[in-house]
Amino acid sequence: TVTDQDIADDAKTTNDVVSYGMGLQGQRFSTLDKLNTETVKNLTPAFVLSYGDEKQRGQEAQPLVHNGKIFVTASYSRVFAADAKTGEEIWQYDHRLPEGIMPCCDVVNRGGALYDNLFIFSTLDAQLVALDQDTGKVVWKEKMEDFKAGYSNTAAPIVVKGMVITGVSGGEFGVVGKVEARDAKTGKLIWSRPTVEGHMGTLNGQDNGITGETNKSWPGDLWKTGGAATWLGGTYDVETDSLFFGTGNPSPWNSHLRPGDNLYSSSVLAINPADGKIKWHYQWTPHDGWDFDGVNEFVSFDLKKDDGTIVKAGGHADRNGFFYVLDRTNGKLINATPFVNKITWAKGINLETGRPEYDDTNRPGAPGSEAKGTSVFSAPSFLGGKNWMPMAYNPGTDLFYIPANEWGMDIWNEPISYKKGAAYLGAGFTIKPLNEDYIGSLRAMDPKTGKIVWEAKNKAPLWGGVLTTAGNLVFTGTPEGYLKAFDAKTGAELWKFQTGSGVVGCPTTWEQDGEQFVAVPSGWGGAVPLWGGEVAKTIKHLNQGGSLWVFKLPKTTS
Ligand SMILES: O=C(O)c1cc(C(=O)O)c2c(n1)C(=O)C(=O)c1cc(C(=O)O)[nH]c1-2
Repeated sequence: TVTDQDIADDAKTTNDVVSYGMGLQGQRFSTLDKLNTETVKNLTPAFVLSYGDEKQRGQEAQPLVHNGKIFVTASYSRVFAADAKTGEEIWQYDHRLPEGIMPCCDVVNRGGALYDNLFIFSTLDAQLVALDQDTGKVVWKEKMEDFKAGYSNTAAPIVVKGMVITGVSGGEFGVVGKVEARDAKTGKLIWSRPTVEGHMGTLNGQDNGITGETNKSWPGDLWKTGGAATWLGGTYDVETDSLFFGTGNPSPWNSHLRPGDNLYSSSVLAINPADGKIKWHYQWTPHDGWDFDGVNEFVSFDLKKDDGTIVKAGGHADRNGFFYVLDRTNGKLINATPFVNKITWAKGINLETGRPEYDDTNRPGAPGSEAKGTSVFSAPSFLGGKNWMPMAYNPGTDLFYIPANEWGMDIWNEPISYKKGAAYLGAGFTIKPLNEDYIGSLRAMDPKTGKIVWEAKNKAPLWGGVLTTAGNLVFTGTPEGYLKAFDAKTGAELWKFQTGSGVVGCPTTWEQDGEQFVAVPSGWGGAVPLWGGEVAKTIKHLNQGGSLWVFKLPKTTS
């Protein structure tokens, strides 16, 4: 069974991976170094587990490993458990999905959480399900929200102090985002914290204070359908005892309908795990008008200053194209620098005020009663300088490794009114590449200077998570089907393997019986083929799939 201590130690222990992010801070760093810049050439396939079925859509999960078993979620709310060494399947769970689910951006799932004898994950019909690790049988199942109102779940939950904590998806349907904490052993709700200003939180079944102040940053009734979905889940930092949850776009996209900052959309919230109260927030894109969801992971790390002092910081690469370093004790902005080459919506982030310096001519115009508003060309595109795929931080190189994309979009606004369970955008768009030869670029970012130290370009947009190790390696996948390993210091490509379908999952690593393993799901999908506009056309030859690839460094060559 998995204990709170096992989870707290996850980033340090090498024989298992029991949490999303490979440690709750989300650094995706492994201390293993048998596999390194010298030995990676000997990394060989150990097994491949096929997910079978016709359900071959985006496979975005991060596998978990415990007690000789590997657990991985798959598209359409499925889970597989296999022997971590041989790949022999132990059980498979197929969640029965009702007609009419409304995930915006493919039928993905990003992973589960291990606790006690449970594997806990969230489903496309907005439920949380806990399975027995040995049998795959349902132990408890709780409905988080009404899928008919546009709610769904795609995020991997985390477990903190015996509570399973996660968010909801549905920002394109005018839902109200929230973070929920439940007893991990029973599924019973402990607290709930809505992420749109004006809504009431709860603790142990009692009212627990309104989020913000009603109508302070939202006009009229718009906060009632204000979005700010928490669709990527969160991270946790034990040193400040804070949960960090990002929030998505305000609804609808047409910003002219909602003058104000529209708190707490496109923000990060530091939440007290004891009662679900917000300690501080930082808003990446106040009054967002470009669908710059701020959900991307907030990764706690020690910022080493030149004078030798260490700042308890957090790093975040936003969809809006800026990389931010905040003081994680209070949410104060330390630095914000572009990690993509072209940003049109803001000239920069003012380090005094902490707010963007908008280019007002780059906000799509207000529609008349029927006409569409003025269209503008904006970069990044709404799919972001970086989307959901998690970056990694290596405390050895002191670098963040960001899976970035260079693209822009034509975007315009259209009239819209709210209807339950219908898309609530009020905008139209076409994504366009900015360069002939590449969209994706894996970038090594120095958080102290905000400088890009190296980059590795990729023709298709990068859509997979990143892993870094003490062996000075960085792993990530490509839609073209490769899992690749790079030198963490120079960016030199050292190894690659063709998995047969696009890699948009999260690689992970562990050690078993003296051998180091690397696992990654393969299966092309996610938002790009659905929403990628002109980009989607150029990559429609990429094949779908659905499998878990596991590699190892054989004993004889380590
Ligand atoms: O606002 C939301 O609730 C919401 C949810 C999701 C999701 O759950 O996958 C995505 C998005 N938004 C989104 O904006 C987006 O670009 C996106 C990409 C993906 C993906 O898995 O490829 N999901 C989502």
